[in-house]
Amino acid sequence: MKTLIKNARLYYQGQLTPADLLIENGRFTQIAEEISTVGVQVLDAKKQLVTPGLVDVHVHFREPGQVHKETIKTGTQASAHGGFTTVGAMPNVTPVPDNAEKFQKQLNLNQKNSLINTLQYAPVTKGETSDELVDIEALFKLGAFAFSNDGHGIMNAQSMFSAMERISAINSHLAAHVEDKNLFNHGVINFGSASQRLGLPGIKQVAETSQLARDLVLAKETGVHYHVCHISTKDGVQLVRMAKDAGINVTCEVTPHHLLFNDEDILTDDANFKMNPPLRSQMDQRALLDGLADGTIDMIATDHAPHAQEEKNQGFEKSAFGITGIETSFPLMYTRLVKTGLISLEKLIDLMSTKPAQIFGLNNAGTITLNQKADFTIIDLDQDFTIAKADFLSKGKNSPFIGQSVFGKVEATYVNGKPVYTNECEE
Ligand SMILES: NC(=O)N[C@@H](CC(=O)O)C(=O)O
Ligand SMILES: [Zn+2]
Ligand SMILES: [Zn+2]
Repeated sequence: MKTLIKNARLYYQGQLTPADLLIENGRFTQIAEEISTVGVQVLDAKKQLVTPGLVDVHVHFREPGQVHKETIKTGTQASAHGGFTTVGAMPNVTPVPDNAEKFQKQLNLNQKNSLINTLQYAPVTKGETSDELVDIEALFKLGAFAFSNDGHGIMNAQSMFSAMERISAINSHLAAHVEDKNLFNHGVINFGSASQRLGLPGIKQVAETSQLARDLVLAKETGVHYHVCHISTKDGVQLVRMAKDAGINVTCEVTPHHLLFNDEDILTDDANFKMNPPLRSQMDQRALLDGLADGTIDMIATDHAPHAQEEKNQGFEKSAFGITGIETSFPLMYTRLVKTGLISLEKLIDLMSTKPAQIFGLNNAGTITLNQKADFTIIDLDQDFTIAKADFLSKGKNSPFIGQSVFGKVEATYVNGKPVYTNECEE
């Protein structure tokens, strides 16, 4: 089957350029300013943006174990709706896929139920909470995309050090949730004026930065590719900047919510603003934006963390940590960062597709390339809309962005040359 995409505003080789694209058997077989062929299905892109499918290296689907929050099916439908064609799924599901048998089962589940490319993280330690390492080499051989104890982290320095040595030896990646449980203090919100104002227990910044400092030293020693999940503090960004300058193999991601909110935006006891790490101060938010602009921060990742309504409507002290994000990330980033002139559209696509693919070694993602898999997204940048619960395909409706007006509507998402989302049936 052949599909011809006419009149694209294509992101190609780092630039935006008018182009037509021919797709045959799921791959791009021709990319040129003008292609005319007969007997093909034609799709008019109407000069809208055609970008390599977006890549999010940090999502939580809840299957198996907590399918009332999200399933692989609803999670990947939501991803396609958000313009994503490749995601990295964290292993904090139940059971944690921490041995070969469970990991293989998880891969089979993903394979069976995913609408898009779901890559699977393996945990670093058994159950994600123990100090005992998983069989890193075996899980890597089965197809682990990278290793992470996200949701918990790794408190024991010896476990972290050994994990880094072994992950480095197989040239894989370690993505770290950095939050020292011993400094966490039962906090539910950033420690500072907002925690005082709302009378809530605060999470100090040193919970993140002290563990990050430890890890950077260990990463230097082992040479591992060490990736920082959802960085949230000014000092954290500065530590990563210094580590990069020192030649340490470190990368990091930031979430849309940490870029767009700070703890002064939390006006009431609304747990749709509750997540790990917490929204920090205005000073931290500014440092994250600076880090994004100067390249210290390598990519945007959503940390899509769906929860059921009743798990999020209990106020800060009792509700679960985490918010959804996969369906709102591109429009929010486009509206608040590109339309305001903070970064270019090219840079945004780089941060949301090319860089994450490159850094995690995904050869089939992140660019539109001749003879490569046709994973791409068509986005109407001029179309504005209001973020609404009813439009989410995710089971999770726990977003602090509901009601915000944004530009950049995903028109269609394609994987292997086939549509996995189109907005045709909407409205
Ligand atoms: N971010 C969160 O607040 N929650 C995540 C776990 C995590 O990313 O640490 C979740 O799984 O719900
Ligand atoms: Zn985390
Ligand atoms: Zn997470």
